[in-house]
Amino acid sequence: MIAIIGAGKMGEALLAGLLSTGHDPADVLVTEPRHEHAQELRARYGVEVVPAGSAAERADTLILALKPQDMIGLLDDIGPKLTADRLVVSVAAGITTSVLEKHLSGSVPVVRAMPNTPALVGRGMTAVAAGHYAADEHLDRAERLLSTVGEVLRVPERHMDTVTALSGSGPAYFYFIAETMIEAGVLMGMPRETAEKLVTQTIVGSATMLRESGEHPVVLREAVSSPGGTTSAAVRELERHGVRTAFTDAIEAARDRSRELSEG
Ligand SMILES: NC(=O)C1=CN([C@@H]2O[C@H](COP(=O)(O)OP(=O)(O)OC[C@H]3O[C@@H](n4cnc5c(N)ncnc54)[C@H](OP(=O)(O)O)[C@@H]3O)[C@@H](O)[C@H]2O)C=CC1
Ligand SMILES: O=C(O)[C@@H]1CCC=N1
Repeated sequence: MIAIIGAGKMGEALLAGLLSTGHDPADVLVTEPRHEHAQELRARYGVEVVPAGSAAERADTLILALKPQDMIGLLDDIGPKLTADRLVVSVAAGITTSVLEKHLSGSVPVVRAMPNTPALVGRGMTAVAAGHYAADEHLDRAERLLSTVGEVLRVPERHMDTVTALSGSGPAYFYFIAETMIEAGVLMGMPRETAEKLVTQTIVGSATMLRESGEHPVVLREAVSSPGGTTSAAVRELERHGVRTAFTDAIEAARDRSRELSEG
């Protein structure tokens, strides 16, 4: 039995992903404090919504998808119910396995994971790192579970804050670029629907090419940049406005915020 504790944006994306890839709703418990949302989850997914204490007693794998700020309170509640034969998978940004372990009793195995919302469409990217008591079998179990909603990579825990800044928050950067490009098209008089279609398919096509060609992004960008042409003119403006530095600084800020979240 799997329990998802906290079915907000990420928890629900994982829930939907797991069910759409063949997990039986009867094997999935969900904890969600807001009554209305709990009713929606029952109706939409056919899962049982139970209090956290009951999920902790019944599930062998618990996925904790609460806000980092709510995590310690929850762990203090359910910790005493968890034994070393369970697996706790936390997707919370910043919260280290040692913080999680400190609030659990004994030697409960903990895996820290960082998924992203494309899990909802089976195209997620998740990184996982093992805590002190998690053996390979626990990492395997977490990996099997999360690979139903996309790709999974094992990383040393010291990289998890950078993972969070790159792939955890990453979808938001691409949506931000998409939004900006669409608005630019609209500004130039193009119907919104046309701009949305052009931009969305350009992002999908570019991402597919990046993955399938195995080429470095610079090589792919050069192939778009005809001598004396439009792309070079555009890229010069991006460089002039410091977009590269802005991205690097943004990703560093996300990494730093992730570190801060572990401090409470
Ligand atoms: N969103 C994303 O793209 C990603 C998020 N994450 C991580 O996932 C976690 C959740 O983030 P996100 O989904 O964005 O946030 P949300 O606020 O959407 O989700 C948090 C959910 O937890 C519920 N909740 C609060 N307290 C409890 C409790 N005691 N027991 C059970 N459920 C509780 C909230 O209910 P209510 O609304 O009623 O308070 C809400 O549904 C965070 O730790 C975040 O770092 C990781 C990767 C990507
Ligand atoms: O914004 C956040 O804090 C979470 C973690 C990664 C993506 N969303």
